[in-house]
Amino acid sequence: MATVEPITETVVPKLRVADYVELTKPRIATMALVTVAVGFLLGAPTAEFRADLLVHTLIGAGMVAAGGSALNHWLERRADARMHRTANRPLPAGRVTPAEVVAFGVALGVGGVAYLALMLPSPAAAIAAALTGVLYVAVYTPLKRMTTWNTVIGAVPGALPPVIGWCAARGDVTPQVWSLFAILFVWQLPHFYSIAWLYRHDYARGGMKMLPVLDHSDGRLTGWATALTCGVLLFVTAAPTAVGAAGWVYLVGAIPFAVWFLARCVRFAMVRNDRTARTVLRGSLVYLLGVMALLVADGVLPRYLGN
Ligand code: HEM
Ligand SMILES: CC(C)=CCC/C(C)=C/CC/C(C)=C/COP(=O)(O)OP(=O)(O)O
Repeated sequence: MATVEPITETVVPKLRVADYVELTKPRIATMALVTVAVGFLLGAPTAEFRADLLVHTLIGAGMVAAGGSALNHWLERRADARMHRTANRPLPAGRVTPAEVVAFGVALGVGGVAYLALMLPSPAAAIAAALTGVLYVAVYTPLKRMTTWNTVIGAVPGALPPVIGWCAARGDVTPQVWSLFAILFVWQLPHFYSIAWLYRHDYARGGMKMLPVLDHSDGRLTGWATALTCGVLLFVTAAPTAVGAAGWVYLVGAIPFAVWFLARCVRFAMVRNDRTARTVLRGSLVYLLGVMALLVADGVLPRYLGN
């Protein structure tokens, strides 16, 4: 009688690329890199535009953004397990180990800063990127569980990417770049307050001190915080023209985007439901892409087209 050989399987741990990609928050990182590129393009002196430096900047800043996000996943693995939106992330779902994520995050973050320092003529962009990463991971992330002000503080690293691009192109910081910083800084408040309202029950479960979790007025405070900060954004949208980083074509194109976005925020403040909140979230992304495109079209293209 023939004996049946027992089937022995060699278990080879599978590197799941999709999980590592998810750890880098690729959509947020891509949008942040758009703002890095716009900062670079606006900051670059015409005569010395260097496409190679732009590519190095995007690689290095992309590594820092990706590493920071991985470390944010690691720091929030327990809270993420309690929230529906994040429970299936690679760490709470057990598809990667905490040690792997720390190694991945530190390697990308440190590697990205080193890459910028080595590949660019000035250390300014590497310093700005290191500051961005540290503020995001070591200041903003722990503050999410401590104070509602976390969003305002988190908006600082979120607004630094155009400064990284500007530093990479010029090697220094000049006043015009702060108009880009200001747009990004203020933009994040309506962008996130609507999201925070959308996921308010989740954030409460995760112990995150977001505005709607502490808002005892049935979301009215969060709604009007969204509309008010978007109202401020309408004025800040004019800053690049006011400081000479862009011209009138930008302004005439950007103000309608800001008014359109504000209308969505006011609608959300008046009628708070998942649909109006998502309209603000989508509106925020359209506003940002529109304004970034206009900055390039008005502030940058004419320089290279010889006008
Ligand atoms: C205080 C700062 C910020 C916070 C707390 C925040 C938080 C979030 C959250 C939780 C989502 C997911 C919404 C969902 O799953 O429905 C989201 C979406 C998004 N955010 Fe932000 N964000 C901030 C700043 C930024 C910045 C600086 C950028 C890039 C410039 C950005 C770009 C995006 C994009 C592109 C999406 C849509 C893609 C996606 O759903 O993953 N955010 N944001
Ligand atoms: C070097 C470089 C370009 C850095 C990029 C910096 C950057 C885009 C920071 C994003 C800011 C931010 C608070 C994002 C998401 O919130 P969250 O992490 O709290 O979202 P979650 O609730 O989904 O975890």
